[in-house]
Amino acid sequence: MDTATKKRAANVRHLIGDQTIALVGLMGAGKSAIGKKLALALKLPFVDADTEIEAAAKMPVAEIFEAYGEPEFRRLEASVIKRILESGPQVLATGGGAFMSEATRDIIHENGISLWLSADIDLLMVRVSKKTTRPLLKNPNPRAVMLDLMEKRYPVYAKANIEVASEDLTKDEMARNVINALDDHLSQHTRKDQPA
Ligand SMILES: Nc1ncnc2c1ncn2[C@@H]1O[C@H](COP(=O)(O)OP(=O)(O)OP(=O)(O)O)[C@@H](O)[C@H]1O
Ligand SMILES: O=C(O)C1=C[C@@H](O)[C@@H](O)[C@H](O)C1
Ligand SMILES: [Mg+2]
Repeated sequence: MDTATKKRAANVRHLIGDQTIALVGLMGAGKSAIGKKLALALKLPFVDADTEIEAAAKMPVAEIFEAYGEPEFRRLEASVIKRILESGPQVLATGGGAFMSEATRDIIHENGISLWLSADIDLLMVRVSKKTTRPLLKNPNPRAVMLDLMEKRYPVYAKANIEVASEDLTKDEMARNVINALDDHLSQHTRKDQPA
């Protein structure tokens, strides 16, 4: 990390206080990959909601979908995220569908800030093609599924406090852009008379 980014990361760490930075976005947007790098740069714990859900259910996400169906997965997801948000400061990679719940959005914004990693369809499809375990994409036409999700979800993801567009950048470049965006946002929105 260059010196300027290190300084901005230290500033973000100071301004974030005990809040959670929640990454939102579609499958393949980089919530887990960039989230880990961000946490490392900010010297904060990294928590992945999907991993926590798997630990709570003692089975992989795909099996929860198969055994209990998506509505039950969503209930579990909401309760796990609620529990995670009790223990900031941290970087949280939410699951791709979590931010669609109004209750989850509210609880994220009561306990921290949300950052949307937006991306275009071609980039997402390249990224998700590396893994075949995502239950929603076990479909003869995963691109059509992804386009449908983009249409439904992008207006909701747009409610996030910050958007960072994933162009075809390396993970380190993306992490740097995320740190800069967080620093810009927090510098503008944190009251100067309030201890951060
Ligand atoms: N900027 C990047 N450059 C190159 N590869 C990337 C980048 N961001 C993410 N990736 C890769 O793309 C794949 C998907 O990323 P990741 O698993 O972080 O997505 P996600 O948003 O967590 O998706 P999901 O909602 O399915 O968990 C991973 O293999 C990851 O290493
Ligand atoms: O976009 C979604 O709805 C999902 C994304 C993943 O993170 C997992 O939470 C699960 O595969 C569902
Ligand atoms: Mg992930």
